[in-house]
Amino acid sequence: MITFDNVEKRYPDGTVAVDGLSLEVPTGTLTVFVGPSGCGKTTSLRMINRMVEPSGGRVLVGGRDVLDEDPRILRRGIGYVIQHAGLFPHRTVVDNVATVPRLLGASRKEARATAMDVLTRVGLGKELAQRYPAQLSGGQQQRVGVARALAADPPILLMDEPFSAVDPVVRKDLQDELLRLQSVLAKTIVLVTHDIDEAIKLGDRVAVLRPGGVLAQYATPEELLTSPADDFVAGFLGVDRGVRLMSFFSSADLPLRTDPIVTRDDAELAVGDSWLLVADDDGRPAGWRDGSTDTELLPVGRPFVPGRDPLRVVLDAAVLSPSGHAVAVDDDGRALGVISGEEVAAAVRAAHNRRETGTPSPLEMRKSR
Ligand SMILES: Nc1ncnc2c1ncn2[C@@H]1O[C@H](COP(=O)(O)OP(=O)(O)OP(=O)(O)O)[C@@H](O)[C@H]1O
Repeated sequence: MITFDNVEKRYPDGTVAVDGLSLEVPTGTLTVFVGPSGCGKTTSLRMINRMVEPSGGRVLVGGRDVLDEDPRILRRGIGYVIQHAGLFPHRTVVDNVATVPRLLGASRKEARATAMDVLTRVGLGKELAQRYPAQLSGGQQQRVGVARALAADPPILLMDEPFSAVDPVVRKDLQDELLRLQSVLAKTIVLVTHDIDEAIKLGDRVAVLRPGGVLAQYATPEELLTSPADDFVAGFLGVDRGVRLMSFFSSADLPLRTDPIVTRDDAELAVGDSWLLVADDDGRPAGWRDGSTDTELLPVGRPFVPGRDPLRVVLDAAVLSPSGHAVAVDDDGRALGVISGEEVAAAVRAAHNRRETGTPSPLEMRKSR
């Protein structure tokens, strides 16, 4: 557990970077500090490993005031990842990662073995181990940065804008990778970002800070989207708050219609003006046929798997579908049924109503990461 107890940071020039911050980061969870530039995110993060010392209040790690700890010993238990990975340019990838185990007393051979193991964990193959950082892509460098922070197996990981310097596709991969690693490693992670979407995707809890280093709200992503504390938080969450909240609603119990699903042969014979979903012999959707015109099959688009994909994905599929219907498939890709955009909207309203009346719902889920 990391505890901020009424923490203040005033820099010597009088700037108040953090003002009265109190919050707890439970062990094994990921907390995100998010907010506009200059609101004190990095300062707050660095007070955990004593790179910055508070001017008031206390920061506790595992119940102990960090100011009572030897900074070197404190930092052994705290991995640190920064934006441009901060790798040593003249050391190979494997030696970059082996640095911390070496500092902790491992032999060169042991440290390298640990490094190779951690590199594999973060998705980097052996073939990259002997390269120098400049010979890697930005995303690969960032993975090495994560590997280096994990190499000593610290219980705490601090990450300052770790994925900001890479393109959106690599960024998504790195975020997914972090969530996968975290589901196995269950570290206590504090991650700083200015990107609210990243905060909502990654955080078990999100601390929204406002300029002046004041905590605006500390809540789960779902609570933030449902009940922003004030206009500042609502504004920071953006205009599509409702759509993003749909990421927390499950598609498990949606009413699916099977009658529009036909074989190719049946499709030839069909008359009428309704949409038909033509399936192949193996039951996989082949395309939509507009019953009112004798056209070629139109693309199915991205189907959804009930219970695995959230309602946000289902509504998106319906909106993009030529028929206005989303297609549900099983894990093997066989068509299970279809649902219209209107029916998805009704399911969203029902989920909202249940939430407001506090009725437990089979539709609600932990966010689909
Ligand atoms: N060493 C310093 N001396 C004086 N002021 C500082 C120092 N470091 C940071 N600040 C100020 O403290 C405030 C908070 O800075 P901090 O870096 O914590 O914000 P941030 O939310 O991480 O910003 P960004 O998203 O731009 O990185 C800012 O006004 C900044 O200018």
